Amino acid sequence: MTVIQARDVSLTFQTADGPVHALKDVSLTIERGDFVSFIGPSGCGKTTFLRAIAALETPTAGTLEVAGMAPDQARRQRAYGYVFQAPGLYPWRTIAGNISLPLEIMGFSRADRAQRTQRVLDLVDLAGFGAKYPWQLSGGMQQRASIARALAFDADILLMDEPFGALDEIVRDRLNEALLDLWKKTGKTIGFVTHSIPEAVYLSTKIVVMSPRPGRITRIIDSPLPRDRPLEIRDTPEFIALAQQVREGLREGHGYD
Ligand SMILES: Nc1ncnc2c1ncn2[C@@H]1O[C@H](COP(=O)(O)OP(=O)(O)OP(=O)(O)O)[C@@H](O)[C@H]1O
Repeated sequence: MTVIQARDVSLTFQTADGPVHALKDVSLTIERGDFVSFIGPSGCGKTTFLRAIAALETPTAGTLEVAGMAPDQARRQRAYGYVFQAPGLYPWRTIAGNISLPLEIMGFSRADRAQRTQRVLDLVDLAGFGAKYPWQLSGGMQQRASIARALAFDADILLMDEPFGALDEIVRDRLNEALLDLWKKTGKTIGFVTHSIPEAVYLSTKIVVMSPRPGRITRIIDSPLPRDRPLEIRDTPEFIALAQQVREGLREGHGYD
Protein backbone atom coordinates (compact mmCIF):
# COMPACT_ATOMS: atom_id res chain seq x y z
CA MET A 1 0.00 0.00 0.00
CA THR A 2 1.37 3.38 -1.01
CA VAL A 3 1.68 5.77 1.90
CA ILE A 4 3.54 8.70 0.36
CA GLN A 5 3.42 9.52 -3.32
CA ALA A 6 5.28 12.42 -4.94
CA ARG A 7 4.77 13.17 -8.61
CA ASP A 8 7.03 15.70 -10.31
CA VAL A 9 7.26 17.83 -7.21
CA SER A 10 9.12 21.09 -7.69
CA LEU A 11 9.62 23.80 -5.11
CA THR A 12 11.24 27.13 -5.81
CA PHE A 13 11.96 29.70 -3.10
CA GLN A 14 11.94 33.32 -4.22
CA THR A 15 14.81 35.06 -2.48
CA ALA A 16 16.42 38.49 -2.69
CA ASP A 17 19.19 36.85 -4.72
CA GLY A 18 16.73 35.30 -7.16
CA PRO A 19 14.92 31.96 -7.28
CA VAL A 20 16.35 28.93 -5.45
CA HIS A 21 15.29 25.64 -6.98
CA ALA A 22 15.16 23.54 -3.81
CA LEU A 23 13.33 20.66 -5.56
CA LYS A 24 12.97 19.89 -9.25
CA ASP A 25 10.70 17.13 -10.61
CA VAL A 26 10.97 14.86 -7.61
CA SER A 27 8.94 11.64 -8.01
CA LEU A 28 8.94 8.97 -5.35
CA THR A 29 6.68 6.24 -4.03
CA ILE A 30 6.96 5.15 -0.41
CA GLU A 31 5.12 1.98 0.57
CA ARG A 32 3.70 1.19 3.97
CA GLY A 33 6.44 -0.10 6.26
CA ASP A 34 9.29 1.29 4.15
CA PHE A 35 12.27 2.87 5.87
CA VAL A 36 13.40 5.52 3.41
CA SER A 37 16.57 7.55 3.89
CA PHE A 38 17.33 10.76 2.03
CA ILE A 39 21.01 11.42 1.57
CA GLY A 40 22.92 14.08 -0.35
CA PRO A 41 25.13 17.13 0.07
CA SER A 42 24.00 20.24 1.88
CA GLY A 43 21.36 22.16 -0.05
CA CYS A 44 20.06 19.26 -2.17
CA GLY A 45 16.57 19.68 -0.79
CA LYS A 46 16.33 16.81 1.71
CA THR A 47 14.80 18.94 4.44
CA THR A 48 12.59 20.80 1.98
CA PHE A 49 11.18 17.50 0.69
CA LEU A 50 10.48 16.21 4.19
CA ARG A 51 8.86 19.55 5.08
CA ALA A 52 6.71 19.39 1.93
CA ILE A 53 5.48 15.92 2.96
CA ALA A 54 4.63 17.39 6.36
CA ALA A 55 2.82 20.37 4.78
CA LEU A 56 5.37 22.76 6.28
CA GLU A 57 6.24 23.88 2.72
CA THR A 58 4.02 23.99 -0.35
CA PRO A 59 5.31 22.69 -3.68
CA THR A 60 5.27 25.12 -6.59
CA ALA A 61 4.41 22.30 -8.98
CA GLY A 62 3.54 18.60 -8.93
CA THR A 63 1.43 16.61 -6.49
CA LEU A 64 2.04 15.05 -3.11
CA GLU A 65 -0.17 12.55 -1.32
CA VAL A 66 0.31 11.45 2.27
CA ALA A 67 -1.77 8.56 3.61
CA GLY A 68 -4.11 9.06 0.65
CA MET A 69 -4.65 12.74 1.47
CA ALA A 70 -3.29 16.13 0.54
CA PRO A 71 -0.40 16.97 2.91
CA ASP A 72 -2.29 19.69 4.80
CA GLN A 73 -5.18 17.30 5.43
CA ALA A 74 -2.74 14.60 6.59
CA ARG A 75 -1.25 17.18 8.91
CA ARG A 76 -4.64 17.99 10.42
CA GLN A 77 -5.30 14.27 10.88
CA ARG A 78 -1.93 13.91 12.62
CA ALA A 79 -0.89 11.21 10.18
CA TYR A 80 2.78 11.61 11.08
CA GLY A 81 5.20 12.43 13.86
CA TYR A 82 8.02 14.84 12.98
CA VAL A 83 11.46 15.02 14.54
CA PHE A 84 13.38 18.22 13.80
CA GLN A 85 17.16 18.66 13.64
CA ALA A 86 17.08 20.63 16.90
CA PRO A 87 15.20 19.21 19.89
CA GLY A 88 12.89 22.23 20.35
CA LEU A 89 11.76 21.34 23.87
CA TYR A 90 9.92 23.87 26.01
CA PRO A 91 12.30 24.88 28.81
CA TRP A 92 9.50 25.46 31.33
CA ARG A 93 8.15 21.93 30.97
CA THR A 94 9.74 18.76 32.27
CA ILE A 95 10.82 16.10 29.80
CA ALA A 96 7.66 14.11 30.54
CA GLY A 97 5.65 17.33 30.25
CA ASN A 98 7.16 18.03 26.83
CA ILE A 99 6.40 14.51 25.62
CA SER A 100 2.84 14.56 26.84
CA LEU A 101 2.03 18.04 25.46
CA PRO A 102 0.87 16.85 22.01
CA LEU A 103 -1.11 14.12 23.75
CA GLU A 104 -2.82 16.73 25.94
CA ILE A 105 -3.71 18.75 22.86
CA MET A 106 -5.11 15.62 21.22
CA GLY A 107 -7.24 14.86 24.27
CA PHE A 108 -5.64 11.66 25.55
CA SER A 109 -6.61 10.81 29.13
CA ARG A 110 -4.17 11.48 31.96
CA ALA A 111 -3.59 7.75 32.53
CA ASP A 112 -3.01 7.10 28.83
CA ARG A 113 -0.61 10.04 28.64
CA ALA A 114 1.40 8.78 31.59
CA GLN A 115 1.59 5.28 30.18
CA ARG A 116 2.60 6.41 26.68
CA THR A 117 5.15 8.86 28.05
CA GLN A 118 6.78 6.14 30.13
CA ARG A 119 6.84 3.72 27.21
CA VAL A 120 8.62 6.15 24.87
CA LEU A 121 11.01 7.32 27.59
CA ASP A 122 12.04 3.68 28.00
CA LEU A 123 12.35 3.31 24.26
CA VAL A 124 14.85 6.15 23.92
CA ASP A 125 16.71 5.12 27.04
CA LEU A 126 15.59 8.07 29.16
CA ALA A 127 13.65 6.17 31.81
CA GLY A 128 14.12 8.09 35.06
CA PHE A 129 14.59 11.48 33.35
CA GLY A 130 10.93 12.36 32.92
CA ALA A 131 10.93 14.77 35.87
CA LYS A 132 14.04 16.66 34.69
CA TYR A 133 13.95 19.90 32.71
CA PRO A 134 15.52 20.09 29.24
CA TRP A 135 18.45 22.23 30.45
CA GLN A 136 19.39 19.44 32.89
CA LEU A 137 20.01 17.04 29.98
CA SER A 138 22.82 16.86 27.44
CA GLY A 139 22.11 17.84 23.84
CA GLY A 140 21.95 14.19 22.85
CA MET A 141 19.49 13.37 25.59
CA GLN A 142 17.34 16.34 24.58
CA GLN A 143 17.24 15.02 21.03
CA ARG A 144 16.19 11.60 22.28
CA ALA A 145 13.41 13.29 24.25
CA SER A 146 12.22 15.00 21.07
CA ILE A 147 12.16 11.62 19.32
CA ALA A 148 10.12 10.25 22.20
CA ARG A 149 7.69 13.14 21.78
CA ALA A 150 7.20 12.31 18.09
CA LEU A 151 6.64 8.64 18.95
CA ALA A 152 4.20 9.19 21.79
CA PHE A 153 1.00 9.48 19.77
CA ASP A 154 1.90 6.52 17.62
CA ALA A 155 1.26 7.90 14.13
CA ASP A 156 1.85 5.41 11.31
CA ILE A 157 4.36 7.72 9.63
CA LEU A 158 7.47 9.10 11.27
CA LEU A 159 9.42 11.87 9.53
CA MET A 160 12.88 12.47 10.93
CA ASP A 161 15.17 15.30 9.80
CA GLU A 162 18.69 14.25 10.71
CA PRO A 163 17.70 13.38 14.26
CA PHE A 164 21.02 11.82 15.23
CA GLY A 165 23.33 14.30 13.48
CA ALA A 166 24.45 15.93 16.72
CA LEU A 167 25.02 12.72 18.68
CA ASP A 168 28.26 10.89 19.31
CA GLU A 169 28.80 7.64 17.47
CA ILE A 170 28.17 5.28 20.37
CA VAL A 171 24.85 6.87 21.23
CA ARG A 172 23.99 7.05 17.54
CA ASP A 173 24.65 3.30 17.13
CA ARG A 174 22.37 2.53 20.07
CA LEU A 175 19.62 4.77 18.78
CA ASN A 176 19.94 3.33 15.28
CA GLU A 177 19.41 -0.13 16.74
CA ALA A 178 16.52 1.10 18.88
CA LEU A 179 14.93 2.80 15.89
CA LEU A 180 15.20 -0.34 13.76
CA ASP A 181 13.69 -2.33 16.58
CA LEU A 182 10.83 0.10 16.89
CA TRP A 183 10.27 0.09 13.14
CA LYS A 184 10.15 -3.72 13.03
CA LYS A 185 7.79 -3.96 15.99
CA THR A 186 5.40 -1.27 14.80
CA GLY A 187 5.57 -1.48 11.01
CA LYS A 188 5.76 2.31 10.83
CA THR A 189 6.72 4.05 7.61
CA ILE A 190 9.80 6.17 8.21
CA GLY A 191 11.31 9.02 6.20
CA PHE A 192 14.76 9.83 7.49
CA VAL A 193 17.23 12.55 6.45
CA THR A 194 20.90 11.83 7.05
CA HIS A 195 24.39 12.84 5.95
CA SER A 196 25.84 9.49 6.95
CA ILE A 197 26.24 6.72 4.36
CA PRO A 198 26.60 3.92 6.98
CA GLU A 199 23.52 5.18 8.81
CA ALA A 200 21.46 5.30 5.59
CA VAL A 201 22.58 1.80 4.57
CA TYR A 202 22.11 0.32 8.04
CA LEU A 203 18.59 1.66 8.52
CA SER A 204 16.91 1.74 5.14
CA THR A 205 14.86 -0.43 2.86
CA LYS A 206 15.17 2.33 0.27
CA ILE A 207 17.94 4.91 -0.08
CA VAL A 208 17.16 8.08 -2.00
CA VAL A 209 20.29 9.85 -3.22
CA MET A 210 19.83 13.55 -3.99
CA SER A 211 21.93 16.28 -5.54
CA PRO A 212 21.72 20.09 -5.42
CA ARG A 213 21.12 23.01 -7.80
CA PRO A 214 18.42 22.11 -8.55
CA GLY A 215 17.55 19.68 -5.75
CA ARG A 216 16.67 16.36 -7.38
CA ILE A 217 16.81 12.61 -6.98
CA THR A 218 19.77 10.99 -8.73
CA ARG A 219 19.33 7.42 -7.54
CA ILE A 220 16.82 5.29 -5.67
CA ILE A 221 18.46 2.19 -4.25
CA ASP A 222 16.32 -0.67 -2.93
CA SER A 223 18.20 -2.45 -0.18
CA PRO A 224 18.62 -6.21 -0.44
CA LEU A 225 19.54 -6.44 3.26
CA PRO A 226 17.21 -8.45 5.52
CA ARG A 227 15.01 -6.48 7.93
CA ASP A 228 16.74 -8.14 10.85
CA ARG A 229 20.02 -6.28 11.07
CA PRO A 230 22.48 -6.63 13.88
CA LEU A 231 25.07 -3.82 13.96
CA GLU A 232 27.67 -6.33 12.75
CA ILE A 233 25.91 -6.44 9.38
CA ARG A 234 27.97 -3.34 8.63
CA ASP A 235 31.04 -5.57 8.16
CA THR A 236 29.44 -7.81 5.54
CA PRO A 237 30.28 -7.63 1.81
CA GLU A 238 26.60 -6.89 1.00
CA PHE A 239 26.62 -3.87 3.27
CA ILE A 240 29.90 -2.57 1.90
CA ALA A 241 28.69 -3.01 -1.70
CA LEU A 242 25.53 -1.06 -0.91
CA ALA A 243 27.53 1.75 0.69
CA GLN A 244 29.62 1.82 -2.48
CA GLN A 245 26.47 2.22 -4.61
CA VAL A 246 25.38 5.18 -2.48
CA ARG A 247 28.84 6.72 -2.79
CA GLU A 248 28.69 6.36 -6.57
CA GLY A 249 25.23 7.93 -6.63
CA LEU A 250 26.55 10.88 -4.64
CA ARG A 251 29.50 11.23 -7.00
CA GLU A 252 27.25 11.14 -10.09
CA GLY A 253 25.15 13.97 -8.73
CA HIS A 254 28.14 16.10 -7.87
CA GLY A 255 27.91 18.77 -10.57
CA TYR A 256 29.56 22.18 -10.32
CA ASP A 257 27.60 25.05 -11.79
N1 LIG B 1 12.78 29.20 3.49
C1 LIG B 1 13.71 29.24 2.54
N2 LIG B 1 13.91 30.36 1.81
C2 LIG B 1 14.83 30.40 0.82
N3 LIG B 1 15.63 29.38 0.49
C3 LIG B 1 15.49 28.24 1.19
C4 LIG B 1 14.55 28.11 2.25
N4 LIG B 1 14.64 26.86 2.78
C5 LIG B 1 15.61 26.24 2.07
N5 LIG B 1 16.12 27.06 1.13
C6 LIG B 1 17.16 26.72 0.14
O1 LIG B 1 16.72 25.57 -0.56
C7 LIG B 1 17.82 24.70 -0.82
C8 LIG B 1 17.54 23.33 -0.21
O2 LIG B 1 17.58 23.44 1.19
P1 LIG B 1 17.38 22.21 2.20
O3 LIG B 1 17.47 22.76 3.58
O4 LIG B 1 16.16 21.48 1.82
O5 LIG B 1 18.64 21.32 1.87
P2 LIG B 1 19.23 20.07 2.66
O6 LIG B 1 19.59 19.08 1.63
O7 LIG B 1 18.28 19.65 3.72
O8 LIG B 1 20.53 20.69 3.32
P3 LIG B 1 21.23 20.35 4.73
O9 LIG B 1 21.83 19.00 4.56
O10 LIG B 1 22.26 21.44 4.86
O11 LIG B 1 20.18 20.41 5.80
C9 LIG B 1 19.06 25.37 -0.25
O12 LIG B 1 19.70 26.06 -1.30
C10 LIG B 1 18.48 26.33 0.77
O13 LIG B 1 19.31 27.44 0.93
